[in-house]
Amino acid sequence: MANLQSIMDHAVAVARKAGEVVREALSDDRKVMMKSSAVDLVTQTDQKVEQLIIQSVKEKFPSHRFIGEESVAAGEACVLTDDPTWIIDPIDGTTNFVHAFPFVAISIGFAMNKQVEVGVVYSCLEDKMFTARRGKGAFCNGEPLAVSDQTDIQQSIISTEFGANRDPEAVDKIFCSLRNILSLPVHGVRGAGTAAINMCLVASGCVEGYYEIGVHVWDIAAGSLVVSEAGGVLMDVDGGELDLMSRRIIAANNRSIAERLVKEITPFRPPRDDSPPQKL
Ligand SMILES: O=P(O)(O)O[C@H]1[C@H](O)[C@@H](O)[C@H](O)[C@H](O)[C@@H]1O
Ligand SMILES: [Mg+2]
Ligand SMILES: [Mg+2]
Repeated sequence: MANLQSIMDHAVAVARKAGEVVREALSDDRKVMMKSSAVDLVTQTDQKVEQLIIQSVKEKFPSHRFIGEESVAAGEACVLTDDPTWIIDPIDGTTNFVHAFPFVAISIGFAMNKQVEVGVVYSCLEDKMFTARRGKGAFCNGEPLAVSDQTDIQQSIISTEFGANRDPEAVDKIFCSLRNILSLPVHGVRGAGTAAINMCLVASGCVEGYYEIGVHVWDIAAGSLVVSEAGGVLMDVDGGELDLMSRRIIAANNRSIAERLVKEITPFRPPRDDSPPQKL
């Protein structure tokens, strides 16, 4: 049986170390490479930070498994089993990092029996360490977090992202949802450029709801626990149960805001994270 406190301590320590690497790299030349498309970016820092995290976890927890964004991009399988698994996004907000737009996170989730037990999101340019353990609350730099108590969507801020999908049909649906929500009207629509930080903003009580279609399990694993432990709710964009591998999420302060978002979102289904790779 894994000791969850030692896992949390290790996740926090390695996230802090990773944050230092990211901050130092901001002053260097950032060589940008493309992944699935011209707007899906990766840098050597993403790869270096993922290796740093995986190596350090392997030394301490040799039997644990990993799902890491850059390892999956390099061809590793993206499968969530019942085994203890670290779910890592070394830089959440790579586009922000490339442009020095100041919201960049290291996201580390730890799951057992397919359930996230520990979530650590380090917003490393703000130096905010968000932590959560299932059943034990959510914190930022050690201070307890609580979601907003707003139930009226018209008095709310909603955050979302456009993602990296430029397929015209998907873009039309993304804009349709955005138009519906903006016209409710809501107080505002925001986007930090990182799923993990958007979710921590919900957990902190300054954003009522976040939704996105196109995210990956490494973007949302840690943040989802931070939101639920701060008192928030998680669901699929169609109102069903959140499925971490489905690439769709609503994270909100309460059920009434989440269900109101469901009514306004035009859903679509990107290929699942655990779908077999497409043969070319
Ligand atoms: O690739 P990284 O790890 O930077 O993460 C993604 C963001 O977290 C998404 O919300 C966002 O919409 C983008 O798709 C972005 O790629
Ligand atoms: Mg990410
Ligand atoms: Mg990333």
